[in-house]
Amino acid sequence: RKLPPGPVSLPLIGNIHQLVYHIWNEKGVVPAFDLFRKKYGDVFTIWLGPIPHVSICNYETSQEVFVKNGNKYKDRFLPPVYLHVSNNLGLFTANGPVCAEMRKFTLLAFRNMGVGRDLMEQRILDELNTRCAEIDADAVNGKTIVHTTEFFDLTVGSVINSLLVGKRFEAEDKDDFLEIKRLMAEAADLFTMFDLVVPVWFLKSFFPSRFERVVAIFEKALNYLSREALARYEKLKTGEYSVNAEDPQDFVEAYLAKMEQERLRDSDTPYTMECLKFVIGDLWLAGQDTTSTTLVAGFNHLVKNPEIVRKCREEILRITENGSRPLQLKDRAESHYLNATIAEIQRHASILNVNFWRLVHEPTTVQGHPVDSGSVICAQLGALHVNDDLFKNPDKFYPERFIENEQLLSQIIPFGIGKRSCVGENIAKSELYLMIGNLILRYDIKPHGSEPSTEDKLPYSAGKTPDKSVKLEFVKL
Ligand code: HEM
Repeated sequence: RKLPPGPVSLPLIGNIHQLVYHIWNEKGVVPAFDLFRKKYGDVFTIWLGPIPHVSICNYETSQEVFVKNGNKYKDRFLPPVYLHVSNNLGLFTANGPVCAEMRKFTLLAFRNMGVGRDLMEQRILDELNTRCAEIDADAVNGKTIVHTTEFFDLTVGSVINSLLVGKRFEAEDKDDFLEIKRLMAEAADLFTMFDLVVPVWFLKSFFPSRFERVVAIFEKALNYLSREALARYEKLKTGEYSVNAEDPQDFVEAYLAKMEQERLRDSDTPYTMECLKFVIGDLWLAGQDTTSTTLVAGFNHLVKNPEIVRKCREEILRITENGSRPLQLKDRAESHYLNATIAEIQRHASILNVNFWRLVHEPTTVQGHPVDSGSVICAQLGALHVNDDLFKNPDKFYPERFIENEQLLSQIIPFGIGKRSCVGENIAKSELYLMIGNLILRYDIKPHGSEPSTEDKLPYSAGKTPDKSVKLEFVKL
């Protein structure tokens, strides 16, 4: 078949043997993809067994394929067992018209709830203020030792929970939060590459107890995450609770209001409680760990680069009139150095070593190369963010690259690109900006003990993991 270039493949196994060898030899998935890119160009093909997998490692081609021709690539390759559990409902783990409707609704509901504007800003700042008050209360001789992963996990978890179900995690709710994290970790641990591709009938026939465990843990996590919404729905039915369609206070209220409207209009509505359960699950799972991991990775870099922090603080102090007010989203237009620093954090943190594949349903052309239906394709975000044609000396943490060439800011795509890009992009960007900027403004932050590592702790896996064991010393300025 004519496809973008790539290593010569063998029958049945394709390029799996070369892929495994290069991942081992280069010490990670991203360096292996980067090696293929250097050898075959920004668009290359790897055969994973009988399925050709096209990786795109530059921004221009990703834009051409996933934005200009985006309608052709809107279906995500979904592990069969995911589809079995989700029944094609929800946002992340679904394809087709119901998923498209949920995506449209979610983006609109977020916009109506002030995402990217002052309302969302206030939710984030309120949460940050509460957490900072805890840090200050724990200070001994002006210094508090903070376990960054625990701090950001809970802060980000609280923001997302309050947006979804109107409830932040108070100190007494920590167990509740930890239970959610535990269920998520249990599901992730149990789920392997094997479950990613194996058909459901095969799992059921040959590994029935494993299959039941995978399904049970997903269902348990979803039921736990959506219990608040289900309880509210029961109260809605008995009249104990009513929704305000004009000014919903959280996502569940917006959804229940839409559900009521739709039910009067259309008996075959996609707005059901079953679907809500998956939408909430997807928003929580896709939104909490990603943002928290980016913040942890970011502070691991920042504490190793005090000069960069000094420059950020100088800029923030100037913008906020010597810290007389918190840094706000409206300041983004002026905070060029902080923006560049956050872009560099996201380029390094680039949370996916292997991006989610999209299905190619009809024959198409990518950079002049024909690609047949039946292939899978993606913007390979990890490799794209270390492409040294664009990002010179890519291993270096160097925010100045985005000041020297402002166009680079639009060439990093940590939230993906096109019809299935991240729906939480604006929320995450607001959280990163407000949390990083205001923490730098309020505290002098140093490593507690040795400096953190900025290496990927799991370079052989699909997701990037920063050093999550780090403790930092926060000294109030
Ligand atoms: C720094 C934080 C975040 C990063 C780096 C990130 C990154 C991503 C990426 C790379 C994708 C896949 C895009 C693709 O397949 O092309 C994605 C999808 C998604 N993200 Fe995020 N995300 C972040 C935060 C969030 C937040 C805060 C939420 C929710 C509140 C969220 C919800 C989702 C959902 C629901 C999808 C699936 C969209 C769809 O399939 O249509 N993400 N995200």
